[in-house]
Amino acid sequence: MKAKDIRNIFHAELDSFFEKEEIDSFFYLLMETYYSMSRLQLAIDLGYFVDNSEAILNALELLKQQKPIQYILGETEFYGLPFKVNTYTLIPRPETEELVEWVLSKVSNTDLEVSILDIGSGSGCIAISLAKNLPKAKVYALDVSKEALKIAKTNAELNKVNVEFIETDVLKNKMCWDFKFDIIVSNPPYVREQEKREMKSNVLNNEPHLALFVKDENPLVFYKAISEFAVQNLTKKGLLFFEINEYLGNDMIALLCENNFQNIELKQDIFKKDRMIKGEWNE
Ligand SMILES: C[S@@+](CC[C@H](N)C(=O)[O-])C[C@H]1O[C@@H](n2cnc3c(N)ncnc32)[C@H](O)[C@@H]1O
Repeated sequence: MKAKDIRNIFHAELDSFFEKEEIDSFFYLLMETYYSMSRLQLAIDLGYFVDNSEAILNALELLKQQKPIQYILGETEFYGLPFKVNTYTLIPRPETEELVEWVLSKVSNTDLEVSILDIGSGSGCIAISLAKNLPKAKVYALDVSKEALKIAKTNAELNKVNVEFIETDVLKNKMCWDFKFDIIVSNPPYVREQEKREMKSNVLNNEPHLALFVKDENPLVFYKAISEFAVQNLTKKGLLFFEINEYLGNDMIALLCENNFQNIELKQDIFKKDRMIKGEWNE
């Protein structure tokens, strides 16, 4: 089958689900991954013959069933680095890249031996990107999901960084360390059950609910536990960074104030939504 015919089938079958540009980007990404045909090659000549079109037509079926392209490919890119993903790991989001950028901007010298803990590490995207950009940092990451930790460890190897991964439940287990952290960062579950109806079905039906949802009655459950942990485990001048629910910025400021954090900053993402917060520990 010619590449041109496959592209036509993609548009005919996916037109009612996706924008034209998105369909093209799926087509080019899959052609590159499965048949090593670059977008440039295909832009010059769509007449290339694809020997075994089964793989790409199977992927098309999965796209029709609203499966995210990242899960179909089993990989994605985050902060310029490759990451394996599966249905046990949240697909890393661009907003979280902004969080990583913010953390890095607060480290005055990338050669410092800072100690960092990422809580709720999922694919390992935050911890691994920080480790990659702060080569002398000692980076630790924890998650309750054994399966997510497996993928995160693979991603650390893939990106050639050392991160120590720990399996623990941050809500249940009291964690003890014999040193303090310079930076604690977390993108914990923060979507309230009541927000489910605003969510796209491809997220709702495919991404791990363990990574996404919190009960409506206690939406800051993770932030409370992690802030209390941070009070005990940050160095003087240590920093706590969170990705947050866009609707709960003021509650987050109040929570960090209650816990005596200082120099609190709430930051918006590129979509102008309250998305990140930082506090400094000065005691
Ligand atoms: C929003 S995801 C973030 C994943 C990754 N850090 C990212 O930014 O893409 C939250 C993560 O917290 C983990 N998690 C959920 N409950 C937890 C708990 N009680 N203790 C530790 N980790 C937990 C989930 O398994 C998931 O990987």
